[in-house]
Amino acid sequence: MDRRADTNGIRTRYTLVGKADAPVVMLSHGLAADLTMWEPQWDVLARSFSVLSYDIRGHGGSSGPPGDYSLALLAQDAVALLDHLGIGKAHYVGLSLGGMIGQQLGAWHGERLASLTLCATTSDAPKAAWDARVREVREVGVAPLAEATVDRWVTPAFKRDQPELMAKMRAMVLGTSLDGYAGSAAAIRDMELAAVLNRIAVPTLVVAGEEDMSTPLPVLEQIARAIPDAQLLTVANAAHMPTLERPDLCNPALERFLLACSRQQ
Ligand SMILES: O=C(O)CC1=CCC(=O)O1
Repeated sequence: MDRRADTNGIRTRYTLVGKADAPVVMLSHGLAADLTMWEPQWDVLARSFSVLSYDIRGHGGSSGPPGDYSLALLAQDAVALLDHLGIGKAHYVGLSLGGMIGQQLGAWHGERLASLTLCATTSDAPKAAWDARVREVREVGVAPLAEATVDRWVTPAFKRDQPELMAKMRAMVLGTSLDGYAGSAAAIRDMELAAVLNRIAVPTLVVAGEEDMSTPLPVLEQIARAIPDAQLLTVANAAHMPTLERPDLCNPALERFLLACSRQQ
């Protein structure tokens, strides 16, 4: 069931499934996606955790004002939602933009994290390319970018074999507001995360799609090397959305990691 919270100057859509009073897993999606991209994880994680999924500002059902966002602001949104729900610490799982927010949280709000999972993400973006993306979206809107966006998310084989899921993905992109897309792309453009990865002191799992062209495997390997004691999971036959494309490989590893971290708490 969709819920809403008024926090940090926006209205955030979120869902909670799973075991009340169990450790919380917070799921944060990628650019132009929404909380429903985590559907393939919900049942598995709900067996042992309270699963909090939310829409980043300007995405899905969350409001988002015009203007450039920053990763600091998007991390504040996540912390404000935890505060609103009375959650002291969460296992945070973020993909792509959600993983950038996760790195920001790990470096600056580590006391709120029980663990950190960073999927298909980066700590350093080519500024000119992302500046061009910000301008393009503000000029033409989100819809003309939709097909190229979903093409980056999955492998060609998945696109061919899963027409219904592809339709859902296109709908997620089209559900992203122009302000949410452009504001978040500006946050990606302006990110400065590489230098702060060594501040992350919570147990960390890094997940890479072997065929990801947006955030390729060497980028994730570098993140895993820079974060003390981080583990790396490489997912075969997956592009930029390994959790959606290969839940059969991601879910057992994610569940194992989160349960082990919970036992250490
Ligand atoms: O749209 C893309 O290029 C893929 C992507 C990069 C960061 C993110 O959140 O999505």
